[in-house]
Parts: sequence; structure tokens; C-alpha cells
Amino acid sequence: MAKATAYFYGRLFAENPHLRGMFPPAMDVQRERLFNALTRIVWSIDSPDGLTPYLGQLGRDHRKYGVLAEHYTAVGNALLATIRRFAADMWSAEMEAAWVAAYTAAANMMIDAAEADAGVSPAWWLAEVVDHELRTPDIAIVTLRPGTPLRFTAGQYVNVQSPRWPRVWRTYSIANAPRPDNTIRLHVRAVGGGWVSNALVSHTKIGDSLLVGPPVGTMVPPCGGGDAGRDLLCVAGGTGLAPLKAIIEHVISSGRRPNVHLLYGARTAAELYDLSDLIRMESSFPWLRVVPVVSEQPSYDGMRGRLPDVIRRFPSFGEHECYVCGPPGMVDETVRRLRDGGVPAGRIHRDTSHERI
Ligand SMILES: NC(=O)C1=CN([C@@H]2O[C@H](COP(=O)(O)OP(=O)(O)OC[C@H]3O[C@@H](n4cnc5c(N)ncnc54)[C@H](O)[C@@H]3O)[C@@H](O)[C@H]2O)C=CC1
Repeated sequence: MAKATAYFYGRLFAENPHLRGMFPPAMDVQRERLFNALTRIVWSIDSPDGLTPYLGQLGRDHRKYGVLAEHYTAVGNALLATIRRFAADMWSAEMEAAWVAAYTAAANMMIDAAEADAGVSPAWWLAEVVDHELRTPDIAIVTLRPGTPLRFTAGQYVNVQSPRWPRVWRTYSIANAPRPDNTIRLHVRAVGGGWVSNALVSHTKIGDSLLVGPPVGTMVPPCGGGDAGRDLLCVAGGTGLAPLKAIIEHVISSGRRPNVHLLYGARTAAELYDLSDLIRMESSFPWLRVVPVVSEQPSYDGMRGRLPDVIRRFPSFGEHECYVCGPPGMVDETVRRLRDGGVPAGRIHRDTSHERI
């Protein structure tokens, strides 16, 4: 696959040199994003119900790059040349016709969504940093106030760009439900080699400006019907807490009173960077139960273990609406355990960074 993506970008930039300037200098994350998007489209081609909203979000999110309708033709040609080359013997005229039709339909959905969005919403927001709190040496909580209101649903995420790294966008979940003052909070861990995360944690201060893309993501709270009445289980690993905190805030502000279990995992007690806030939420909303779980500190005197294992110590969550977010390995294993424990797939909502646009 690495060879095919390298060929694709080589071909795209050779035939359209002016497009290179739209991409960041380092293409590693970009390659992965393209692969994720294409995989998602190919896997969903027979289920347009899921694909239409996904392509709509993808099209709207691409406005921040300055993407125009003609760019889709350039990308389509480079993709076709790549598939033709790598599928070699298996490729036929019928397959090519089917592929062109599928690509054109997908591109048109993205273009239509972007055009409709252009009438009602900015392509990106300039946001002022109004608070910056270092909770551990490498985790910061950054509060932003977008210049014009950014409408989102609890559980969604945004792409963020720092002036330090032009054209490099990284995704962060919004860690709060919509607020009257329009501010949004991000939980950011500086990761090794992470350009944007290090810029946000160590080189950003109150008064700075960042660029924020449109809200995306489908891990949102139940919005009505029978499921809205269910109790909730939220399983958060590290900064994967962010969207789950937003969902819990949303549930609290909706006036509903379901029981909410939040299992909040970190490697050490010191990494439970948001525990004091969560305990405050717990004391004002008695239906919320916060359970901190520490996996790599034998001296910790609370609940110890790995999140997927800890779930088994509780009575079944078979009747709950379950939300899981954190490192991909943790999410995969937790989802598997919940399924094994009798939770139907439709009631498990997940968000991992590798599935992001
Ligand atoms: N910052 C944000 O807004 C969001 C972050 N995320 C993702 O959440 C993750 C958070 O990472 P960190 O804070 O560095 O977490 P971490 O690596 O410190 O781990 C947090 C918890 O997950 C458990 N864990 C880690 N890997 C596991 C595995 N393979 N199997 C079972 N349990 C495992 C740990 O035991 C710990 O309890 C990142 O992958 C990030 O991309 C997801 C959504 C939003």
C-alpha cells in the first residue's frame, strides 16, 4: 500500500505541480488519511446510508484546504492511474468503468456538500486561545474562542492548525458540550514527533490564534427514541476522555437523569489529568459515577488494571448505551469485550484517531 500511495502522490504532483503547495511539507499523516478515507468508501460502497453523511462531512472538511471542484478531477485521474498500475492483470475495461462511476458519484457528493456549506458556514474559524492549562508536563487543556460561533454536537472533533506549522492539520475532540460563550476546550497530549501537539502544549499561550476546521464525527449522544432513555457507560483511555466528557455534559444539560458510569483509565495516577473536574461534576450530578482506573502503578490504592479487563468486574452493561474512546488497541479490545458481554453492536459507539478524516 505504501508503494501505491507514493505512486499516487508522485503522479498527482507531476501532472499538477501547483497542487503541491496545498499539502504540508511532510506527507506521512496525509498518506494515512487518504488511505483511511478510501478504505472507508470502498467498504461502504454497498451501504450508501452511512456513506452519504461521511462524504458530506469529508467534502465540508476539505473546504479548509481551499479544494475546488476541478481538483477532484486531478485526484481521480491520479487514483485511476495508480489502480490501473497496481491492479495490473486483474484490471478490465468493465472494472474501470465501474470505478470511474463510483469515484464520480463520491466526488459529486463531496462537491455538493461543500457548495451547500459555503452558503452557510466558514471554511475554517480563526480562534483565540483564551486559556491554556498545563495539567501534566505533556498534557494541556486549551480553551479557544472562535471569531464566529462554531456549531457542533457533543462528541465531535475538529482539525486544528498552529501558525508554527502552516498547512499541517491535526484532529482533536471538543471536550465540552456547546456553551453560551461559544468557547471550546481541547485536551492535548504532546506526542513524540507530533508537530501540532507539541506546538499546542509547549508553544501556545493565551492571546495566540489558531485555525480550526469544521466539526466532524459521528460519535454523538443518542438524540431521541428509545435509546435516549438508556443508562450510559463511557470508557475513556487517556485524552480519549475529551469527547466522552462532552457527551456527559450534554446529557447533564439535557435534563435527563440516566445513570452514567465513566471508567477513566490512565497509566499512572498522575496521568489522571482531569480527575478533579470529573469529581466536581460527580458531586453536582449524583447519577454520574466516575471510576478512575490505573494500569501501570502497583502502588495505586484505587482500581488497578487495564480498561478492557476492568469492565468484567462490573455487572453486565448489556442494557447500556456504550461510548468508548482512547488508544486504538484499547478501543478495539474494549469493544470486543462489551460485545462478548452481550452489548449489541448498535449500542456501542466508538471514536479512534485512526478512523478520523
Ligand atoms: N485528544 C483527544 O481529543 C482525543 C484523543 N484520542 C486518542 O486517545 C488516545 C489517548 O492516548 P493517551 O492519552 O496517550 O493514552 P495512554 O497511552 O496513556 O493510555 C490511556 C489508557 O489506555 C490504556 N491502554 C493504552 N493502550 C492500551 C491497549 N493497547 N490495550 C488496552 N488498554 C490500553 C492504558 O492502560 C490507560 O488506562 C490517543 O490514541 C488519541 O489519539 C481519541 C479521541 C480524542
